[in-house]
Amino acid sequence: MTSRPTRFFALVPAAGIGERSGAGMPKQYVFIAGQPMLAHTVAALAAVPRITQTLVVLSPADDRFEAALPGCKAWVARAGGASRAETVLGGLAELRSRGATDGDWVLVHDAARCLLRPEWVDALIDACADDAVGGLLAQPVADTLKAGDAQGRVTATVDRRDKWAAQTPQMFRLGLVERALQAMGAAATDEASAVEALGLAPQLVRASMANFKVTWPEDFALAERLLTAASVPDPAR
Ligand SMILES: Nc1ccn([C@@H]2O[C@H](COP(=O)(O)OP(=O)(O)OP(=O)(O)O)[C@@H](O)[C@H]2O)c(=O)n1
Ligand SMILES: C[C@](O)(CO)[C@H](O)COP(=O)(O)O
Repeated sequence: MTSRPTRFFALVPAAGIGERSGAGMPKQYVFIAGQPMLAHTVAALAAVPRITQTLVVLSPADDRFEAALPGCKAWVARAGGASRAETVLGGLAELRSRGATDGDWVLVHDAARCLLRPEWVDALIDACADDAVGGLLAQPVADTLKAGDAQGRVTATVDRRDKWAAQTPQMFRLGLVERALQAMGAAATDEASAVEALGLAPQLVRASMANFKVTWPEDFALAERLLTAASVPDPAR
């Protein structure tokens, strides 16, 4: 019997409302460097040859996608839920309905991390494709870490030596990540925490601070500067 080649699917949860961004609209549709944020995100994933297909998971009420990303080749599912974890679970079910199976890898990547670079995705795949668990892009914490109370007063300085800031993509086999998210529910703020709750240890793969999540109003201008700089041709070439 011949075994099927390993497949890598990207799943982009894009059903959030972007409340913290203050944009007054879902932030994934805010234009940055000439395109909606979501278009940059999908383009970065499409530039990774090992990714078989990308699935974008929208809110059932989304009426912006087709006009914002005309001609987009990604699969689309209006299967988003009230939490990011529910949206990802809806996307996993959609992947199954399109033929994906337990052993396929799924790279879950936030629509809001629009500065993703294909080489970071390749580094993640290289590090995890032979791993029994999977892993995630992350960045060692470089600042001194404080715990604070509701009044904004420091309550403790936290040892940062073993702390990493989790990013996306987060890459796990479909069967494992689905079981993990079903068990943890909406409390899972990322896929890795759900997998950890099963007693497993995902691989941390260092990426870049530039792979930040556009979250606050000021993040749009920073993303604009970085994306614009990245698209300026190198005068030396
Ligand atoms: N119910 C949800 C909530 C979030 N997301 C997605 O998960 C990613 C990370 O979430 P976050 O940055 O928190 O986005 P929002 O939930 O839109 O932002 P906010 O929490 O400020 O409302 C985003 O791409 C967002 O669209 C989703 O698909 N479904
Ligand atoms: C998945 C994530 O981006 C990893 O840092 C993060 O947990 C998403 O959190 P949010 O509160 O949904 O933005």
